[in-house]
Amino acid sequence: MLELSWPQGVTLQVEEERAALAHKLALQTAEWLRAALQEKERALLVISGGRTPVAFFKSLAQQELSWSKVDITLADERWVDETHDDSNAALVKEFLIQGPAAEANFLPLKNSAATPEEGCEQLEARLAELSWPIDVLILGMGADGHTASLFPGAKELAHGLDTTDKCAPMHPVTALHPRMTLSYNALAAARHQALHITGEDKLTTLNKVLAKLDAVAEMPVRGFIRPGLNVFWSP
Ligand SMILES: O=C(O)[C@H](O)[C@@H](O)[C@H](O)[C@H](O)COP(=O)(O)O
Repeated sequence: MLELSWPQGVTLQVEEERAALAHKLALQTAEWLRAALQEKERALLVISGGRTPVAFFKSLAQQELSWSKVDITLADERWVDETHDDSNAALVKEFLIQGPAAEANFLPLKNSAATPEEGCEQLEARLAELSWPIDVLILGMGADGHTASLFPGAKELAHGLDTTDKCAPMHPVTALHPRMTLSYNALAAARHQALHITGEDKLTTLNKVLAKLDAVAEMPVRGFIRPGLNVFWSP
């Protein structure tokens, strides 16, 4: 049941079926990208990894738009090779950079450096070539209130929330693998922002998030619960 105390200016879209929700989010994302391309030569789409977005990626890949003018990157990445099952880049290539969307330019966050700390400078230079601010940002959320790889309890969280750099290394204590995340400031400046979540457990998390919106370091997703956010949820 939806029993949320809903902040003003945050919209909630609910679908009974996860596939229908993913499709709705894909249609909305395509519309936002088309609108961005009316104003800019290139549009910037930032997506999340994890398990939730697969159906969304499949549906978005089929949308007709000028994909050759779209740059895509990730909100965060696990610092593993693309051959690893946990690689978000591999997931994006398998499910999103397909069909019409194969024309898009995808910039992975992971590079050949051994650690995210060592890879940061090179990545920052690659990211600087993109057309900021982000036009469309699709976030996920974990049970601990992390979003992107802004993890509660990570020693680098304060830096990730504060830096004006585009990327930040992160060593979560509650999840596997060192990570690279886009910084809060880079993400939060996105023109259109959506939070894509499914399942009753994530609704329970969202209730905790909404109950104490000022405690961002405890649950970093709180930093995104602001007017203009579009929450997409299905059971
Ligand atoms: O790489 C990642 O882990 C993410 O981008 C992360 O922020 C994700 O969105 C949440 O952890 C939800 O993950 P699920 O969709 O797997 O629940």
